[in-house]
Amino acid sequence: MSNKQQVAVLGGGSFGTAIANIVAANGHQTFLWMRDQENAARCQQSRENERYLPGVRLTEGLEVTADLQRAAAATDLVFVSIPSHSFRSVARQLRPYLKSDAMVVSTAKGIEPEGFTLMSDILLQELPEHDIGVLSGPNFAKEIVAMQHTGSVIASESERVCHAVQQILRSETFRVYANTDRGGVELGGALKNIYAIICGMAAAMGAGKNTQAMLLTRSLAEMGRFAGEMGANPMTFLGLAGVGDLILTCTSDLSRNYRVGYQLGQGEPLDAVVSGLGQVAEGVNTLHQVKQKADELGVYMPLVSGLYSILFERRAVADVVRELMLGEQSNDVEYRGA
Ligand SMILES: NC(=O)C1=CN([C@@H]2O[C@H](COP(=O)(O)OP(=O)(O)OC[C@H]3O[C@@H](n4cnc5c(N)ncnc54)[C@H](O)[C@@H]3O)[C@@H](O)[C@H]2O)C=CC1
Ligand SMILES: O=C(CO)COP(=O)(O)O
Repeated sequence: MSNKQQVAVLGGGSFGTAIANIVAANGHQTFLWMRDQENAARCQQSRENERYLPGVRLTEGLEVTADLQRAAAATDLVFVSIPSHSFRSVARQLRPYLKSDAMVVSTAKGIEPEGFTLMSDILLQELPEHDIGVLSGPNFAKEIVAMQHTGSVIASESERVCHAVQQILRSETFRVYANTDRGGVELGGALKNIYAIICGMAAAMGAGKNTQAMLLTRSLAEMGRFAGEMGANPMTFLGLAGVGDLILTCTSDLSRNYRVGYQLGQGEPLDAVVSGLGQVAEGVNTLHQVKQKADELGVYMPLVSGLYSILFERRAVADVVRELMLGEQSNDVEYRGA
């Protein structure tokens, strides 16, 4: 691989813009694709993505375009930063334009309802000739562009993809670790959104640090148990894409999922909270999908079931909490290792 690559980032939201800015700052020829022509032209001209990352200057040389063919045609690596609800349709649009050896990496943290499909599995289905991967970790877009020191994970069975992503994104403030457990890394990023909603809700209701520590730890146990059933390596959950991202999103109001939970904890109705957000909070849909899958597989997920019954079965929070606290006594550590 030569030093300078051509890279496209699909999705002009906060995360796509942050990733494109890093890549362009590293001197790679970089395109940021957004679907709306007018928005693309405005961002390209003003050098700012005013809606999603106001006040952040787009790196010199980063080209914002609504022309997918222009963005993708000669590209070595494509990052797909599209929310899960539209991920497949964009992967499909991309297919005719890719050169044969192009690599494609998902940065989305959600699950497609049909068939409980992970984003990287959508890439495998829609772009079967290409090497693919997943980028996930404790990575608030706003902190990346503020040059906070940040760690992330590239997960792929392909060494070529891991190496390329590490080289293309590495900088003094962004460090990328590799993992071959694609499914585990991807489940970590998707599942933690559910627990961020729970932690936000608990914070709004006055939970102290004891409660927060218990929630975080039991969330980790629950997500590891579920992912283990799905074939992931439980050790992945001790890494940045597991416990790292869980801590980040469950303790900060920079997380949209945490903010959704916080507003719910203040008594606001779910529909109003979600529509007022103006950005994607993947956790609400992921909750539906994980609850259904856990029931199907017979995986014990009391926190998921509790949140589900509060949000979608109108159960009172106090009743659910009492039931969780007084439920059958169980063991602390249950990891069986890799
Ligand atoms: N914002 C963050 O800090 C992080 C976000 N992520 C994940 O990245 C994914 C994207 O998130 P954000 O950029 O934050 O979302 P966002 O809500 O900031 O932006 C979403 C972008 O996707 C575009 N989009 C939606 N449907 C589209 C379609 N059919 N065709 C083309 N573009 C479409 C929207 O126009 C918008 O520009 C999510 O899965 C999220 O969980 C991952 C790590 C960090
Ligand atoms: O995934 C994220 C940080 O790693 C962003 O979380 P939210 O989608 O909850 O804002």
